[in-house]
Amino acid sequence: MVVLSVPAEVTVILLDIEGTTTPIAFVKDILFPYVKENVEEYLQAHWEEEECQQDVRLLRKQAEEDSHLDGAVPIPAASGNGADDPQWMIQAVVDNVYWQMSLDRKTTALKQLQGHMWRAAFKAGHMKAEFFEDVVPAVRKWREAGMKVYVYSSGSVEAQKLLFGHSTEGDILELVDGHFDTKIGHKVESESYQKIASSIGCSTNNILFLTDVSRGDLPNPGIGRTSPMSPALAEASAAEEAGVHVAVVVRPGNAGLTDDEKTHFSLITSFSELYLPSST
Ligand SMILES: CSCCC(=O)C(=O)COP(=O)(O)O
Ligand SMILES: [Mg+2]
Repeated sequence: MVVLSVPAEVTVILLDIEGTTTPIAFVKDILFPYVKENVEEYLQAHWEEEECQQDVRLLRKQAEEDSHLDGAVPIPAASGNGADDPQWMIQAVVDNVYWQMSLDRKTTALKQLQGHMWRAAFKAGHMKAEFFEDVVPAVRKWREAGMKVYVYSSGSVEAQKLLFGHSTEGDILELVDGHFDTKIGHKVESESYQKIASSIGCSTNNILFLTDVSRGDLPNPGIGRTSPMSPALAEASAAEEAGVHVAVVVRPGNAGLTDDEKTHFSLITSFSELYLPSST
């Protein structure tokens, strides 16, 4: 078995979700289709609720920021006098959500709405989040060895908690010391990792970030800056730029790596391949 020695200065393990703790297939074949299939019905049912209106306001703000992008789908401004036709507005939001999802955008606005939609499905027991089998035993071991374990995903903190709280392994939320999402900054921006370190109260070099690299993804993640790299590779590089240690997790279903990527990044195929000097 390959073993990757964790540097002695590391006290925090920061986990990506999709492609790292959880199969990409679960996200792409279960979570995302649920949103596409139910978004219109969800908006119809919850339109008058404050939470839903907040989601729509955030999506509209994002749509304004996106107006310069090719094929962007606008959400008309609300008149504020209650005279807007809700059906027309709902259709615009549905079209915008479909457009964003077709590009696998990681905007805070889209992720917030998705999280709210998944809540009902998880709480009703209609969905359970899949985790790779090595994840839970390894995280338990790391915590026993004194490591702190945090999650940093583009999925909203609420969605992250739903996944960890309703998993095929049971409720494993207690295994996580804290959660970060794009509200702290996007995953392709190195400042996000500095902010995470400050928020945890450690230095960036005390953190080991485990993430996937999925090259089949879009050339433009649509999240703040255009990157010629895949979104996840940009994540790994942004973390490195901030002084964070990075290991790329190679999982079934993840896209392949180039030779350059294989050479540049430390690779693991299972969390059990991480060797903690302190846990001997
Ligand atoms: C945690 S919610 C479901 C996954 C999701 O929406 C997503 O965008 C995952 O991105 P990640 O940063 O975990 O690769
Ligand atoms: Mg990922």
